[in-house]
Amino acid sequence: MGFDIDKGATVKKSGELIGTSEIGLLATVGVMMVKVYPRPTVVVLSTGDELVEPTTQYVSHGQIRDSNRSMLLAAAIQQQCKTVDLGIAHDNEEDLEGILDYANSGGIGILFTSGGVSMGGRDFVKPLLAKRGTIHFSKLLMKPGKPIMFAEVHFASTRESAGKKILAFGLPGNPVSCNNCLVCFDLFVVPAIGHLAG
Ligand SMILES: Nc1nc2c(c(=O)[nH]1)N[C@H]1C(S)=C(S)[C@@H](COP(=O)(O)OP(=O)(O)OC[C@H]3O[C@@H](n4cnc5c(N)ncnc54)[C@H](O)[C@@H]3O)O[C@H]1N2
Ligand code: MOO
Repeated sequence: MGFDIDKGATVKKSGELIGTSEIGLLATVGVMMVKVYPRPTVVVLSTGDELVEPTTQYVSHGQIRDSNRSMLLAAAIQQQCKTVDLGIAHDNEEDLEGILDYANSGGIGILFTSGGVSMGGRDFVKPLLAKRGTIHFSKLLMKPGKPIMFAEVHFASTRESAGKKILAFGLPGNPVSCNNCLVCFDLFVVPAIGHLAG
């Protein structure tokens, strides 16, 4: 008869992800209840009047299939996050304000937007996040991906939401930069998810 684990050995440390084999390991040592952080909820939103759903068969002149959203949702799922697909917002302030209000009510941890963060007259993401929160950085010395921005949006309006905050990452719309923003995703977003996930 051998043994699986030394007496007094640490089987799991705080901060480690509990997956299938970890659940088996914990059961082996008779631990059926552990305190865990909930998986962060990530909301993904594309912005742009020119965007249509990727399922659109015939794309008219001036339209483009939304490719960033699927990519960002997949990246968030890979990081074990719960995801909410908020679709496509038009380039107007009311649509975006509505999304932030929804995020406020929905227990959301991280908001990703793509597009609308540059210098165009209808790039509303940055001014809106500035109005509703604190911008920690916008524009980085990197290319592509330069217009990326990060803000914290605080909610102090109601008793339930007081003190709550959402981490908001505004990624450039250009699919090439958004793709390269998967590098930004690894650099900036994965640590933020790790922080929220304990
Ligand atoms: N005056 C300046 N103008 C621009 C600058 C600058 O520093 N000064 N930076 C440029 C850079 S770099 C980039 S990148 C773009 C980023 O602009 P936005 O984030 O506002 O992106 P949009 O204008 O909304 O879109 C750019 C491009 O990408 C297409 N797009 C947008 N969303 C999607 C999506 N979900 N799926 C597929 N394609 C998407 C959109 O149709 C545009 O073609 O700003 C420069 N300008
Ligand atoms: O730097 Mo932009 O992010 O070229 O596409």
